Amino acid sequence: MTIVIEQPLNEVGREEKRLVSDSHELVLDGGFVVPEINSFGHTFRDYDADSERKKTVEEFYRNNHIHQSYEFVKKMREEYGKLNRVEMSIWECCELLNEFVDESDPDIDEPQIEHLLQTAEAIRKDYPDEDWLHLTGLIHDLGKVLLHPKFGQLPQWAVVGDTFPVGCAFDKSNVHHKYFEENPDFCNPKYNSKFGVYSEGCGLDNVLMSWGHDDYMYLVAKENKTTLPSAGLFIIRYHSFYPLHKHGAYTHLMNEDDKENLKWLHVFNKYDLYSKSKVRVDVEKVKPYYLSLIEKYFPAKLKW
Ligand SMILES: O[C@H]1[C@H](O)[C@@H](O)[C@H](O)[C@@H](O)[C@H]1O
Ligand SMILES: [Fe+2]
Ligand SMILES: [Fe+2]
Repeated sequence: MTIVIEQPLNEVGREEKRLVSDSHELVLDGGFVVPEINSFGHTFRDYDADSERKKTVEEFYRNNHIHQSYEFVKKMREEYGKLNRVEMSIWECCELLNEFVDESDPDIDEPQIEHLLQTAEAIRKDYPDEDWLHLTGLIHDLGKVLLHPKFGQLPQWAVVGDTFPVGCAFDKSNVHHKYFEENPDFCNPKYNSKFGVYSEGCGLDNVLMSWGHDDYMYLVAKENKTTLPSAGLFIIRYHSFYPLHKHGAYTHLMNEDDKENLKWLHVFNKYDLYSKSKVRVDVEKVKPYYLSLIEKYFPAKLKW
């Protein structure tokens, strides 16, 4: 039996009908199904579950939290902000992601191109008219090409995983928080207070985030003059910032624009997280649609 639950208008003013079926799956009105468990039989983002991914993921966060310091992030942003490594189209770049598996992720061990298409296709089902959001889904993790030799072959800890501000105290809601104790900034009074080098409401644009695929892809999209709306750029830049969008930490650094854009990030996150599965998308079938979106919002070749 399926029960229809009428929901009030959600944050972005869209009526959402939820269907709760016997299998305890949540079905949004466009047909995307939010599963209760991941491919490994656990709830999503369970970093303590005894799964085959647990050790790899924890070791990943140990390295990530030790090495992502204020100095490191500044250096990487300057270096990669030059965008002088490669010229390539968005689609070519998607194909490069075929070889990589994300070591920070407890929910998926499929090649990353699958995840890009799974996310985009899930959004497309529920938001058929928001083509910018489909494309945002497709490219949100494209910055993971930093793992590729052509892009500097950075270690996983400098590319994937949740992100967090550097230059102020590391919030307790960060996963595996204890590993920050070995970060050089942890005991530095310049960087370890609530505000650190920032001030109340300064805006996320003025906050240095741990270096990785989010900020890199944001820089690439912006500098190559994408016509995506600001909510799309915000999603790309902060989708891994779980301490903020899941736990509400660091909100004292946000300004009014950030608060507006956060609404769309909440919508997006559902599809980014819960579309992770072993079900593969037929790449050749959906490729023409995504090529048309890329052409609409990006130049043919981008500087990376
Ligand atoms: O492990 C995942 C993965 O690296 C995602 O791409 C990132 O956006 C998430 O925040 C993280 O938890
Ligand atoms: Fe990501
Ligand atoms: Fe993702």
